[in-house]
Amino acid sequence: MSGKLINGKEIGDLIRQSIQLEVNDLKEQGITPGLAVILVGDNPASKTYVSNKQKSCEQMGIYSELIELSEDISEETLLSEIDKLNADTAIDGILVQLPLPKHIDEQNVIAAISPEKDVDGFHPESVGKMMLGQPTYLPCTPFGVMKLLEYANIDVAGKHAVIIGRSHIVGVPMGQLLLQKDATVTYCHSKTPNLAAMTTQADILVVATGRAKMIGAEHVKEGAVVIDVGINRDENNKLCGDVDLDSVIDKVSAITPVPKGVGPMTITMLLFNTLQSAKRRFTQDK
Ligand SMILES: Nc1nc2c(c(=O)[nH]1)N[C@@H](CN(C=O)c1ccc(C(=O)N[C@@H](CCC(=O)O)C(=O)O)cc1)CN2
Repeated sequence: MSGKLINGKEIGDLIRQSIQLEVNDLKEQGITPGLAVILVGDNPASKTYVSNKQKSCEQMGIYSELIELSEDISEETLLSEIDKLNADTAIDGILVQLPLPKHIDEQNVIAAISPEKDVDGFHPESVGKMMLGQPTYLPCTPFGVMKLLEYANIDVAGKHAVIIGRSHIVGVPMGQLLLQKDATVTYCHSKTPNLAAMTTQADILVVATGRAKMIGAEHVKEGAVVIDVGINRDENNKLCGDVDLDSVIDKVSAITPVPKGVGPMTITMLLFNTLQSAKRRFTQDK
């Protein structure tokens, strides 16, 4: 039997409808949420993601500002742009599109964003709070995956979740969020020997390797839920994930496709975080 496809586009649209209602409410009270996106250089994929973020803001009536900087900009100039946005009262959320050119220290840049406007959830203060289970902005992709699981009625408590990948923006926080929902979590990565021996134990397998179609039927347990975070191009330049969907579809109980799986949720949760930040204006004004 074929596994169910978890449609991130549909689930994202549902969540966006409730965000829209809250944005409308805020606007009636004189507050327009604002997001600033900084794009350094001209990486084509980054340009597409940034343009999609802007379009999504526009559709919702969220104010958005794009700061485009050249590839050879100094770290100092980038930091001063962030300072300006930190002080700008029309801006609730600041996001620096990653990856950054190699001569810029990503961690310095992220740390310069005011934690109150860190709608990407990458600032050390946000990460620390997430680890402690305290309220904070959650990183959009793992947050989106948790929402997908919730909307698809997949209970993670007591399940064995195996995560392939240990990036700060996906793998590591993903494990933490699953742990907080009582999953038993195992991390795998490029140095894990005998990957299939680990992944075939997974009730929930989250794949974030950045390698096209790396995971096949031999890596998954019968009836597993597979979450594919990868976005790659195959030999025909078609979008594909880190999982070979055709190879695993008859073995899994549910899987996120690429496109229209995890990807659309990343921007949905960014809108959600920006809305949460805009709501702070009430408490600040009092
Ligand atoms: N500052 C950040 N940089 C990056 C993040 C991030 O969360 N914050 N994540 C990724 C890229 N990303 C958002 O920035 C992102 C990736 C993919 C999608 C998406 O909707 N994908 C679609 C396919 C889109 C396509 O045609 O290429 C899908 O999967 O259906 C949205 C956002 C790295 N950088």
